[in-house]
Amino acid sequence: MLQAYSHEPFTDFAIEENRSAFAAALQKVEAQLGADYPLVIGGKRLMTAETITSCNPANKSEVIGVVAKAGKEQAEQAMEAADAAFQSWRKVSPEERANLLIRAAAIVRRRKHEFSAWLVKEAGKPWKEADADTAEAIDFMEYYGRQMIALKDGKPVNSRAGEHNRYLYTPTGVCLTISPWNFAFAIMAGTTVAPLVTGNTVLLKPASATPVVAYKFVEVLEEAGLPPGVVNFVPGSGSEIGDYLVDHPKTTLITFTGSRDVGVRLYERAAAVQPGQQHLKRVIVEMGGKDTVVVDKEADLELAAQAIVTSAFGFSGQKCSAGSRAVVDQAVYDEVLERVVALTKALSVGEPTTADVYMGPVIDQAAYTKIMEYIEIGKQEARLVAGGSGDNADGFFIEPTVFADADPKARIMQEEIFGPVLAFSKARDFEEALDIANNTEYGLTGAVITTNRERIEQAKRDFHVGNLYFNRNCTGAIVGYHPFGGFKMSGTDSKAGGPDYLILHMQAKTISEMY
Ligand SMILES: NC(=O)c1ccc[n+]([C@@H]2O[C@H](COP(=O)([O-])OP(=O)(O)OC[C@H]3O[C@@H](n4cnc5c(N)ncnc54)[C@H](O)[C@@H]3O)[C@@H](O)[C@H]2O)c1
Ligand SMILES: N[C@@H](CCC=O)C(=O)O
Repeated sequence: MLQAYSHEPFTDFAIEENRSAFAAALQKVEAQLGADYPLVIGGKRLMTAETITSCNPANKSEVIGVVAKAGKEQAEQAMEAADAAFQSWRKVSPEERANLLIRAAAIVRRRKHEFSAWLVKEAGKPWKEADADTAEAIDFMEYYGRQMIALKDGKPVNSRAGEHNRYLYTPTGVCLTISPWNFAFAIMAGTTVAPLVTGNTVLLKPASATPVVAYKFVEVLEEAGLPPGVVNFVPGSGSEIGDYLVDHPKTTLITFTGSRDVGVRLYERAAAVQPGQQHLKRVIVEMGGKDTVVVDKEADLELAAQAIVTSAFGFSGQKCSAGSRAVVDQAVYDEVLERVVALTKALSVGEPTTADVYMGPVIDQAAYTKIMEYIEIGKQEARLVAGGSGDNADGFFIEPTVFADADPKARIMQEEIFGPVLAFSKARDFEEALDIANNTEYGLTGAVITTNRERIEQAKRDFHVGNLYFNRNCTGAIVGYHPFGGFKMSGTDSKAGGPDYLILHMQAKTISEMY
């Protein structure tokens, strides 16, 4: 019998033994850099002429791996393999499918620092962020495994004399998983194992910036006993095979995590019924955020400053949950701003392989260019009070940047920058602060810092976000504790890591038998 779920503990890097274990894992990974990684289709390895070169964002010239790139032909082969494998996988018992996840979690746990080291090298994550990403991947497997066991007999319904009724959950078919680079392990793994454990087969298309860690995860699933064809590894261009597989008449379920524009496009395309398609596609889309930390005049101001800085600059602001807006009551605005600027100036930026570096690089040249453009926009729209510079000579490094006195409707207050850029707006009172917090098209996360109970209740009612936190940062949701997903244009609010998530991957079947 499985123990009750509790989340994977984070590594304490203040302990010397943990630091040296992590440094050893980094060395181990560094010795493996530059290798080739094939597609995995129906359990077979396949190298392609066209490839994706995954590079270290902290050191552009360092190749992490060269990964096969699926075109339409390979995407079709993968679809055929997944469709064929579905016929047997759907009959495997829920317990057996759950056990596969529990075994995979155990394998990752034994190699935890090694996986985190891949994230440091491939995604530019500082140690703590990489460790949290790996812990979350383990959590998704442990949590969804248990959730599937809890759902294996469906839900109770009424029966009558001579009539036995059941309400069961059944898989849908072939699922297309499209994952982002920013939680290159956790979200990629979570959105692969949720369809898997519910009895679907999967086409995994990871982000092109981080395909190596995804390949390593497919190896783990195989080691844990994954049958051929149940998960097919098909990295490739979003616009080429992404569109092809989204449109494919055999795709039954799409689980996408990424930007607003790609998510909306995919949502619209998936609605179109293709020739030969005999079902409507299910679509889970989890998209961007423009998240706010609200500070009330009655608040612990040091806590407020810490929460703002952690929310804005953890992993260089490259989280959908990043608190890129601080909205502060005018009575305490100057003091909070001053504390935030002081904390921001003390943050270290550098090579993420170095222990204790707070911020590494942003992911690539395109992200660097976009963020630096937003910093220029910010200089026109508001008052630069910290940071503002970047250096892309060797890697893509940008200083943590703070703008003060931004108009709530300014572009830097409205558009997702996805980098280390924080904007401050002043609010007349708490009421106006909540209005500003709600004034974007997004509704993902938010935090309120206050000691006033009435205002806590007011925010619970009126702050319109999927994940609302009080007296803490607005990032760092934990699987099984803080189910994650947003309102409005942040997505379908599917709540990854929550009790309603797996059901979205299944169809409920009513069975009524007379006897
Ligand atoms: N809400 C959440 O849970 C959540 C979590 C993580 C990231 N995000 C969001 O993700 C974004 C950052 O990630 P990103 O840069 O990887 O996003 P992205 O939209 O550029 O890419 C996401 C995935 O979609 C693929 N893709 C691109 N074009 C496609 C197409 N036409 N058809 C199908 N697939 C296509 C990409 O290759 C990648 O695998 C941010 O907006 C962030 O807020 C949201
Ligand atoms: N679940 C993560 C964010 C995922 C998106 O980037 C958090 O809560 O910080």
